[in-house]
Amino acid sequence: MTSQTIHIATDERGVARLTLTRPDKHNALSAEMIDALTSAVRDLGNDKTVRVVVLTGEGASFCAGGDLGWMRAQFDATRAGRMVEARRLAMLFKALNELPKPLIARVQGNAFGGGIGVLSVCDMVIAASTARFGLTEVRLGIIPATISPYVVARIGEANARPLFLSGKIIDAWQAHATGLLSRVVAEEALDEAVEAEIRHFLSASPQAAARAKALARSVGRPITDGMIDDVVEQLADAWETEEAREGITAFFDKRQPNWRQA
Ligand SMILES: C/C(=C\C(=O)SCCNC(=O)CCNC(=O)[C@H](O)C(C)(C)COP(=O)(O)OP(=O)(O)OC[C@H]1O[C@@H](n2cnc3c(N)ncnc32)[C@H](O)[C@@H]1OP(=O)(O)O)CC(=O)O
Repeated sequence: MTSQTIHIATDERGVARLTLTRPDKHNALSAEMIDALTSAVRDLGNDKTVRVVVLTGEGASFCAGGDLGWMRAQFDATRAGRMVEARRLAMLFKALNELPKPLIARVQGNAFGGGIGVLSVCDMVIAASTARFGLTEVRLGIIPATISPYVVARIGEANARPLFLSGKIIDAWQAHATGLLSRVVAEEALDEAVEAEIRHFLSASPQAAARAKALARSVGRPITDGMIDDVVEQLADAWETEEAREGITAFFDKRQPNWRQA
């Protein structure tokens, strides 16, 4: 399946490569991309010939998070409208999290905001040593909301708090230390490292792997529908503040936000 924002190619072993294809926008998650990705992930989950899914981004970044143009366009929408858009994101992370197959992320360049949400629901994250990571939402006047249950489940509260509250950008080794990344390799060794992990996953029984994955995500810190409803509301609330308007406007104006005037 191919859309303008994603590309999927499946090989004879049943390895599906799902590529984000908005390189000119650093693969930011537009509404169109979110919907295409959510529906592709559901289809791959139902396709018995698919054994492993590899997620990657075309160009200089893995994924620059939520599309800020799409977010800016919601400033004058109603709260109900923003809730619909926030839920779109939440449904993407839910679908990725519940994909009943091994999901490997191949990460180059930047993974910011929603891009870290995507990584947090992968079973294995292999990143180039040159990659950079940031939960930059608070620098834009919004919050890491729909991604928060998955990020905290993955890296723990102690690692999440400073990143959530500062939006600071960290390198691949720092991200590895939090538990976000499974492996860090030289950029030129990325494909070889992904291939090695694919072979490990292919040696597992598909039904057993699906059951094991369901166990891994439900034991310890289950993510409930109520939790998802709550984070959707929280994103919609943060999205309508003057600070969000200032932060996102400042991004496009290529200047620092002025929080005092917001
Ligand atoms: C999921 C939730 C929230 C979020 O995810 S909020 C978004 C968080 N993401 C960011 O803060 C990243 C913003 N982008 C950047 O910091 C930089 O663009 C970059 C990725 C570091 C790349 O920098 P570089 O200088 O190489 O390139 P440009 O800045 O000139 O960008 C080129 C081009 O791409 C556009 N773009 C980049 N990121 C986004 C984006 N996130 N949304 C929309 N567009 C983006 C940029 O505007 C440029 O476009 P031009 O038309 O070429 O000017 C919510 C939750 O957690 O619930």
